[in-house]
Amino acid sequence: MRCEIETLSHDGRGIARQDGKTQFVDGALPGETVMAKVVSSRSKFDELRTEEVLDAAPGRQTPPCEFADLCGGCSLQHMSGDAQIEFKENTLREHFAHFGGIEPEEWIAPLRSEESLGYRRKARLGVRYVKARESVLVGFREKRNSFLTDIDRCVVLDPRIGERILPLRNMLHDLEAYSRIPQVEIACGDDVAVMVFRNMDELSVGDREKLIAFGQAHELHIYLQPKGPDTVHRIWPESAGRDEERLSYRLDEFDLTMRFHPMDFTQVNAGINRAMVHRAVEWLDVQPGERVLDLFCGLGNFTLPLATRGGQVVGVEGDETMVVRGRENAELNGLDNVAFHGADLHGDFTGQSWAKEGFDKILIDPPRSGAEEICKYLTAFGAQKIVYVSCNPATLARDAGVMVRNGYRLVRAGVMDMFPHTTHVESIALFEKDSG
Ligand SMILES: C[S@@+](CC[C@H](N)C(=O)[O-])C[C@H]1O[C@@H](n2cnc3c(N)ncnc32)[C@H](O)[C@@H]1O
Ligand code: SF4
Repeated sequence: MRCEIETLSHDGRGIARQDGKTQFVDGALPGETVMAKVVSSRSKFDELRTEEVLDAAPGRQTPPCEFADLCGGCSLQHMSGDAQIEFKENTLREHFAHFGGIEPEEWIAPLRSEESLGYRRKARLGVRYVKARESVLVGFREKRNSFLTDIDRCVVLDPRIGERILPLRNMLHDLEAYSRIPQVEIACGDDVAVMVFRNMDELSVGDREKLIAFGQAHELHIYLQPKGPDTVHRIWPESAGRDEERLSYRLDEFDLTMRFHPMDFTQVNAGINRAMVHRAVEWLDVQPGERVLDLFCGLGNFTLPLATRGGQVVGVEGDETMVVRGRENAELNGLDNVAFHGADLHGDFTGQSWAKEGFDKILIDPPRSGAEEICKYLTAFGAQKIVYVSCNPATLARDAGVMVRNGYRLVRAGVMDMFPHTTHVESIALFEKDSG
């Protein structure tokens, strides 16, 4: 069927209309005329897949990945980098208007890196044995279904992992335990790339040797995670007793080394993370003697850079292992003007000692659900400037509305291309206390 694409949905599909019914067309861009096939039909809308582009939009490009049509890991590969950024900026703008009823005083240029491939340092890869093909698949689900895509490399993953998908599949196919591995977690630091094989408690000697040989051959560190407990242990390189060697990334501008464990939360894109931390620290402009709060601080990704600017910095985080990690990182980097506290920031934390004092500057980087409740309390801290880092424009916009109603101005905002080729929108916003 012929479709004239009018606009783009927030999940990156072209939107067309036929006889009053909305059509979501995968792989089509606004302004394009495409031939598309219906893949599902509902009473209010149809879902279609582009089969042929009759009239291409200027923002179209040939996907850098040969599996992009099928694989659900990326949905914007057919858009140029500029078109992707424009889509993300429009998404943020529409969310601010729709959920928050606000607009920033200034839109700032997006944070981008020149290289949009090979960026992804954290991922969970699915593993499935497909009997009919006598093959083990490793990767991401297909678009809009639960089958794994048949890929042999992945160009958005860090190449230390992305270029090893085929050998990984072959190795897994060779294991006695191939049917028991539902997932492989990957985590990359600056110097070391790790694969964590989950669900691997009763491993035969032969399988263990194969995993080790794979790690050796591909310069990967190999960890196992048994079913149940949330701990991992390294089998390659063999560790002498305690696992002393951790993954790490550098924040050179601040002369910091951040250490982490393979299962810890870390920002996926090292280059954009460095630029994002730079921007947040610059915007908050911490002065000696000021009190600074970093909410949802994780392992201290913003806390420690902020602490290098002087002042007293308090990091608060819900996951106790991350609180420990934050303290370890502060010690490792010789910073003694930082304190880390554990707290459920979606619950009532007002009774905690750290919450009883005021703060001059606040950084907040919540999970997708945002921080609506906390934003109501934030005003009580009396901060002059608040930087909000967000992975979900809908909750950022909603929370920004709360801040604006509570006496803050949304001074500036913009997107950061943390996840090129996907529809994930990472944003940063600066709020300042309204002095008027
Ligand atoms: C988007 S991450 C940001 C981490 C850190 N700022 C960074 O840049 O690496 C969100 C963090 O919020 C924490 N978190 C999630 N829910 C929480 C809650 N209810 N209370 C406190 N922390 C929470 C997670 O453990 C995670 O570390
Ligand atoms: S996730 Fe990897 S394999 Fe899937 S479309 Fe993106 S680049 Fe290709």
